[in-house]
Amino acid sequence: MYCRVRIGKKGGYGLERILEIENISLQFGGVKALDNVTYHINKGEIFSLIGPNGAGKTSMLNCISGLYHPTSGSILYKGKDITKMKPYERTSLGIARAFQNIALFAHMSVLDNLKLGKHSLMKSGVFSGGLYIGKASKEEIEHRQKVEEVIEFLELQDIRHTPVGTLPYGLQKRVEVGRALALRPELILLDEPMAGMNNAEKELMSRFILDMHEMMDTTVVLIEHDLGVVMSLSDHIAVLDFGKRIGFGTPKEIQQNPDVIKAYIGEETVM
Ligand SMILES: Nc1ncnc2c1ncn2[C@@H]1O[C@H](COP(=O)(O)OP(=O)(O)OP(=O)(O)O)[C@@H](O)[C@H]1O
Repeated sequence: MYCRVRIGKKGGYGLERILEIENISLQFGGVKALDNVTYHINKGEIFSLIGPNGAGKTSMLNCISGLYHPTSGSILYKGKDITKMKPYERTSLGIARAFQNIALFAHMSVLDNLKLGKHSLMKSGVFSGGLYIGKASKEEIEHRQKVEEVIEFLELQDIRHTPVGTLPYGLQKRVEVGRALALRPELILLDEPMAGMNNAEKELMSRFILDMHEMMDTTVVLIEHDLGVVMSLSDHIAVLDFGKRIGFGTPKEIQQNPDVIKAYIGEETVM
């Protein structure tokens, strides 16, 4: 089974904050999807967002990636206020996201899907990008290199030319994670990357998550319903319930938190 390893981590691990969520609220008509939520994520850690269905987890990820703008509160990324930034601006700062509902082009190959992920980030603009000249060409070559590294890292070599839509669901999820990872983000947001997977597939994805964090130094934010996976992978966890933060701490602290235990009573789950 997967387990936490900390071999070769640089000194100072966990001291620097990469993301600060300050009093975030998000309202949809009468629904408070997020209600004054505050927590922070340290650079280099695996951080999980958990909570019952409808608790506000995906809404929170949408606020971090810029798809939603919070009604109030602020989000700081490496000390910079990104609350009002557009999604592509956040991507260019080093934040990438893999979606819960796979956001790939089904008829295109694994390779082409991974290559496309970068286009939101190309610094050189549409025209030079289209002509493949100068800076665009250099960026294209560099990104191709990163795509190849991701194909090797996520063990996608055998299916690189396969249309994504013909792949089993577990592999499609892996390609979706790869699309985000090919951007070489400092902060990767993974929305239920193991949903619908069997135990063997979950174990493999857990290893990839540990490796992307250990080998690529990526800070990982994970939404996951399997609490066994969450407890074994995470450095810190924030727990949401009805949009409110009801817990924030280490896996051990979360397991002992009476509010968290109460929120999960009635769910078929053992913490
Ligand atoms: N675009 C939207 N418009 C209206 N209501 C929304 C929207 N997005 C989310 N909500 C509402 O906000 C609340 C939180 O939803 P959210 O999807 O963030 O929860 P979640 O914790 O990710 O749930 P799940 O585990 O089921 O994916 C829910 O009541 C949901 O119906």
